[in-house]
Amino acid sequence: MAANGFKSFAPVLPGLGLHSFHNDSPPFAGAATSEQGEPEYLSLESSQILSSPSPHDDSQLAPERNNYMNHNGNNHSQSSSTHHSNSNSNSSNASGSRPKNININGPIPQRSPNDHSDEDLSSSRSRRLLSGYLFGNPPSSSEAQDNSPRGSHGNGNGHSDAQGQQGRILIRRPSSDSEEGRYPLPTPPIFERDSPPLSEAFKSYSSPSAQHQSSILSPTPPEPEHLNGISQISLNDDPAETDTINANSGTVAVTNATRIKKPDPEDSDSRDGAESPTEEQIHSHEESGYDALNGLNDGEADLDTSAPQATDGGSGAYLRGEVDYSFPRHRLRKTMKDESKIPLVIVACGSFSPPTYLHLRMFEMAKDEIIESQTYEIMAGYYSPVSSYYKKSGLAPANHRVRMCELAVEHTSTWLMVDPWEAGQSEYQRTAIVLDHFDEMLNGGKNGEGGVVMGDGKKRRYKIMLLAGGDLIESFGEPGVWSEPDLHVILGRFGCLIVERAGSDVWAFLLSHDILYHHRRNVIVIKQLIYNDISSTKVRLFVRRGMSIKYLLPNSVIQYIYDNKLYRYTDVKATIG
Ligand SMILES: Nc1ncnc2c1ncn2[C@@H]1O[C@H](COP(=O)(O)OP(=O)(O)OP(=O)(O)O)[C@@H](O)[C@H]1O
Ligand SMILES: O=C(O)c1ccc[n+]([C@@H]2O[C@H](COP(=O)([O-])O)[C@@H](O)[C@H]2O)c1
Repeated sequence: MAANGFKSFAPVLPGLGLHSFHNDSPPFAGAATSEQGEPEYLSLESSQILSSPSPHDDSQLAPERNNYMNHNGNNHSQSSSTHHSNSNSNSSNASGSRPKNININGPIPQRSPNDHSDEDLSSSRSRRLLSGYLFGNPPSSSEAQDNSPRGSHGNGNGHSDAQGQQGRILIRRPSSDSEEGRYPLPTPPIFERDSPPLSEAFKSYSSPSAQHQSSILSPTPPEPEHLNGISQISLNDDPAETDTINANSGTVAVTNATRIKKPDPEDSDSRDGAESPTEEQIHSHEESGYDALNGLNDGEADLDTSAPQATDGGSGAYLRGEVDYSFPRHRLRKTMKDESKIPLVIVACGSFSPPTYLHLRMFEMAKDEIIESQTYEIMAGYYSPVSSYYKKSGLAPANHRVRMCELAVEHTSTWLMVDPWEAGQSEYQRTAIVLDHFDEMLNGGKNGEGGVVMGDGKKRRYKIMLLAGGDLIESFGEPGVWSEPDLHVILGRFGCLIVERAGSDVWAFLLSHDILYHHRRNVIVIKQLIYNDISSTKVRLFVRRGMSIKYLLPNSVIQYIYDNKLYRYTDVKATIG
């Protein structure tokens, strides 16, 4: 990150004399054909890993990045006996009231050449995609089919087995029944009630029920002068049905006019008890002098009433330490439409300070790519906002970023959710740890889903892939930022969907980076057919300058920024929230 707060991109190893490949003719065209064969494994011996000095010793971190992370000593440094150990994250719960779910022990077993984990090569899977290349080599259906909680490689303990999944992070599973209730389902309220008025209005349309939908179509048409938009048929963005315009579903986006309708005590139209914003509320916003952020009188069409809403927990309460963590599942698909495919969950880690339309588009671009590949079936997508301990300039407190992400997806998507776990941890969690948390929640036995239920009653593991922009991927090459073993976990055991970003040359970087290249078949590069370079940094700057940020992010998020006076004054360092 440059001193001015704008991203600086990692150089693409100019020393190697690599030239930039045009995106239409990437260097790996045909790389996954059967002729290609298996790439040699990198000589990443466990012993080497264990004994080599940690690339994440604080002393070795690049100063800027070092600044980002509050390492608490052990966070990045691997101890001599436990490579992925994060003893603080496991045992240092003393300071935090929230439960620590993760306990990472033991060395990373060396990968055996016979290991058939996700990054293994399949000669037939490669295909040129419309907007990118799939390097990925998913496991065959039979490999993917799996009854054990952690797959056939599991040893029953939730730990990696003798076949040695390289870099597997070990999570301590609850070992006794007494731990079973670790994630009790809290009772509603759905979300914290200190939401901004606009989102209160959204809540009134939050029920996915048909009855509810009919309540949206108010029998009394709004007065004409309030109409600045027309009802429109929304698309059903269920990833499984993306090619179907759901014109028959009766799903209708609500106009602004309906949204700001005055509450009518006579109104029999009961909307789950939620209230529309009063005129007083509207005026108080108009009068508070921050017009550039005031989206109240603008159209808000992002009300997908078919989107399932969370009913089993509240991230706000969790982040305040009031309730136990519960993994959001309300949009997670539990069964597959096409069982010949691999069930895929996409996870985006990042600051999201604030989340923008680009962050939403990233998932849609990924969805198109996945559908085109015909290999995976998307089961859900998750945002995992980083915690406040990631010391990055401009980072709003974690509770705000989580809530903004929730607002961004609540009524704009039917398949995206926000997992507050990472944000709620009492110290910084590396991305590999975060992905392992998702693995535990989705594929783990006791508190997790245990995989996807197939037609024959058997379970299949969810494949989890990290969704990231080209700039984030290029940071893999910045010395001291990521640990190499972590990269093997992220790219090998999980996988990456990389969205091109203007200013970063993903293709050249893929070629230049040893570990990325090694796992290239578990990496999917997504070409941005319509370039979108909305940056959170610039959004924050616009807010500070009192400039409009409308159409850069959802109105609900704009409203939240406005109501909570975020980003107005200075790019302050994160405060723990
Ligand atoms: N314009 C973009 N194109 C592609 N990917 C992007 C773009 N903006 C952000 N991303 C990706 O979104 C994820 C979350 O990023 P982050 O929240 O840091 O957004 P950002 O806009 O880069 O933020 P900031 O400006 O605060 O650094 C990262 O993987 C990042 O690479
Ligand atoms: O795991 C790591 O070692 C690691 C190193 C650098 C960055 N990350 C993650 O990358 C994400 C975005 O980082 P940034 O700096 O681009 O905002 C955020 O989720 C970080 O936790 C993760």
